[in-house]
Amino acid sequence: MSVHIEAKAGEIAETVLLPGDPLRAKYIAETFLENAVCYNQVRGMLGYTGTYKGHRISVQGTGMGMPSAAIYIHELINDYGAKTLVRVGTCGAIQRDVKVRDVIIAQAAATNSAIIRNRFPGYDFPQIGDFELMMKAYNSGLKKGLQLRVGNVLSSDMFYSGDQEMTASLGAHGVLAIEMEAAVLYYLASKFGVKGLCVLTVSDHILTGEETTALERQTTFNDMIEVALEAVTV
Ligand SMILES: O=P(O)(O)O[C@H]1O[C@H](CO)[C@@H](O)[C@H]1O
Ligand SMILES: O=c1cc[nH]c(=O)[nH]1
Repeated sequence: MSVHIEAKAGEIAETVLLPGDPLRAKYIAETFLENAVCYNQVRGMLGYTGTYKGHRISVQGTGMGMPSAAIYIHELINDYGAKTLVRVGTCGAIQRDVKVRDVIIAQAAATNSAIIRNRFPGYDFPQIGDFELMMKAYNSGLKKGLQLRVGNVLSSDMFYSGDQEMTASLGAHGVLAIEMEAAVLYYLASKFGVKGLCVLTVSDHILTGEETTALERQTTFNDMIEVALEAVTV
């Protein structure tokens, strides 16, 4: 048992998928995992362990934003021995040629968060995904016939930043989309020497205003989930 997770020792797998939304965790467990058992209900931040193609996998909601995600990622690694953590999240696109429902692999994550800046004052620490996991995710997407996008995303502390100038500037520098957790996953994976990757589905388009419904966000991002599951099991 850790401060925010009530699982007993051994109830969480070494490989954990990390959706922000706890109901996406429930959906993934019920749809993709065999014999899934719920190990956490503390704060409604649902966590499950089951098997996918014979491999033991957990899926743990992390909430929204880096402070919340950092709590779950820290405890999964330090209290439960997680070694491979893959975020399966949603994001808003900031490139015209990135479409709603596209799947993005976050090769790296820029951030406006102070969490990492405060650790290395005066330095820019690059938050990057694990290369081997990224390769496996990319190849599994190719096999499925998906046109995956791979590139930089912004992990923002603010969902409603309203800063159109900064969004345009990030877009002009090739950033594909904005979300709120990848950077801290990559930072903590580096800090604790484990593997981290973030796979995202574009849930809305920040430039055009196109969006998906909450129910779609919760349930229909199967391509992303399969890409993540294949990446951790091949
Ligand atoms: O759908 P999830 O995984 O929560 O990810 C995105 O959605 C939330 C904002 O609506 C933030 O957590 C953001 O990163
Ligand atoms: O963080 C997020 C997630 C989805 N869409 C956005 O615009 N931002």
